Amino acid sequence: MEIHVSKNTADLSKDLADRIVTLIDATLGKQDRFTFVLSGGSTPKALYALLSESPYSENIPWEKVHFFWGDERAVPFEDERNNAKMCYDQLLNKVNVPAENIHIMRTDVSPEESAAAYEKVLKSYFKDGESTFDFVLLGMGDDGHTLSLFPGTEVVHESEAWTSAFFLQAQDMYRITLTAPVVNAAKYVAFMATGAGKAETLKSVLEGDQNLDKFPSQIIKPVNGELHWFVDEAAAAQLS
Ligand SMILES: O=C(O)[C@H](O)[C@@H](O)[C@H](O)[C@H](O)COP(=O)(O)O
Repeated sequence: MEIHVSKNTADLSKDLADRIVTLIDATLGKQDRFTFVLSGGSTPKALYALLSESPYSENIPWEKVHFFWGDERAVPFEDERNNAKMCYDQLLNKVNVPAENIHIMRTDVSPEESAAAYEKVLKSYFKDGESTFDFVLLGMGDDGHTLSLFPGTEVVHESEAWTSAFFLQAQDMYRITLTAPVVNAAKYVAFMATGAGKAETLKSVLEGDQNLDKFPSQIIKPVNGELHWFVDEAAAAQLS
């Protein structure tokens, strides 16, 4: 595992954007597509905005990049809380990604149907025995959740299914999420965490004892892939 500390969100986003371009280049030297899992939440907005602008927008062969989501809030696409909408607003509407490369978690069908349909999409995508995604971007909540793997929820321990849908009482909302096994099969996983509000949790997640029910982010450990944490100085303040 590698921890990259930047001064602030802007520097962190630039560092990560540079690494993403390098990773896309290197990967496309060996294969003809790059699979990229987007994260919701507010932290990645600056990164997405950057990727949508010059020079990044010109240095990425968008027609070869295939987008997926780590999790979704089961609200209509038009709702400001919808993770897919945020990613379209910040990035996907601004670059030339073919529509067929973009795989949202649907919210116009029941959450269970959506999760089942997404698992089918993934299984047909990765049917040739490739590992799963080339790049997975993740966020971490102040409470230690990642994806929609929230503290104390059963889905944290899912070991078979690639996707899951469940009602999240605390937010009075259904969630659709990738599970830990599919993310842990990825080649490169990058967490982004910024701000003083995450410092204590980050210390527990990275340096504390394992407690998956309290800190679900700890379950993310790629089996053969790389794990990177991109954090700002405020979030890293309590790390030893
Ligand atoms: O739908 C979601 O809520 C996200 O995908 C979630 O897992 C997010 O990454 C964290 O909550 C961090 O969110 P912030 O970046 O807003 O702190």
